Amino acid sequence: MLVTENLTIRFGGHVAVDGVSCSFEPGTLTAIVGPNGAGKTTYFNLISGQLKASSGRVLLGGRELTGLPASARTRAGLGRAFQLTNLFPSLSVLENVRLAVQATQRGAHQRGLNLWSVWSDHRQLADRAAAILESVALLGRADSPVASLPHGDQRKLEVALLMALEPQVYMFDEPTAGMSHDEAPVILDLIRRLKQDRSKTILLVEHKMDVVRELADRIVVLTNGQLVADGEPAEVMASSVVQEAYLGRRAQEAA
Ligand SMILES: Nc1ncnc2c1ncn2[C@@H]1O[C@H](COP(=O)(O)OP(=O)(O)OP(=O)(O)O)[C@@H](O)[C@H]1O
Repeated sequence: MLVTENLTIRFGGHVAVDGVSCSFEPGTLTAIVGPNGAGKTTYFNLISGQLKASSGRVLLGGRELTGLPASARTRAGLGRAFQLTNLFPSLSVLENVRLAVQATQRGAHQRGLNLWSVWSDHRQLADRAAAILESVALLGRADSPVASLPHGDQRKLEVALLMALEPQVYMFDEPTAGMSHDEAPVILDLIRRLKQDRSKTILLVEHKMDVVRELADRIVVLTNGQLVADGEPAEVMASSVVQEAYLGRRAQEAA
């Protein structure tokens, strides 16, 4: 279980995330929605450790993560899509995913320099990386340098790297932003499949209400940094606070 307790951050006088207490359970995809500037991405940054909270706590499986840097939170099981700046741009797509798979394997180096085990480890890692690339429809780009990928393929690669780390919690921030109509379904299908693994916790910041309606088991609404609604999608979408704060405007856009 991922828990935030009274999570708060101030930028000068502005409280961007204001005392948000929320629990996220395995087997549930929670969509975090709200108007522009509501604090959704900042809330994500506080959970994943990209920003340091002014006050409040973040816990995963009872373990306090609040003071830890982002890298330690990743090791603890929090998976957030990589920024492509974290990659090796001149290495191929396959090599980048292979390195991410390798990062999750422990102890291989302790088995000593046995050429057979080095070769077979390398082979297994490459096979696993190729399987992940296939699931995000990127296998055809396996040998391309990352720097040469078009935007949609970069987004798919971000998801592939996330999957390679096999996190406990998947955090997606507008995963299909900037993707074409042809590309977005690949990512949405992948999230749908991740959902079938009931041991995983999935958080999704998403503006597209059709995507939210289809994928979310639960919706949390932020407005002005505060949690203003939380519950089952039908119930939350029907609530007056959401209609006024958010959906009124968006419903017209979606119509
Ligand atoms: N590093 C920062 N310094 C100062 N203000 C910030 C910083 N990061 C975010 N903010 C402010 O915090 C508020 C919340 O921003 P945030 O990006 O989290 O909103 P959001 O809900 O993700 O918006 P959007 O849907 O447009 O992405 C905004 O008013 C933003 O200007």
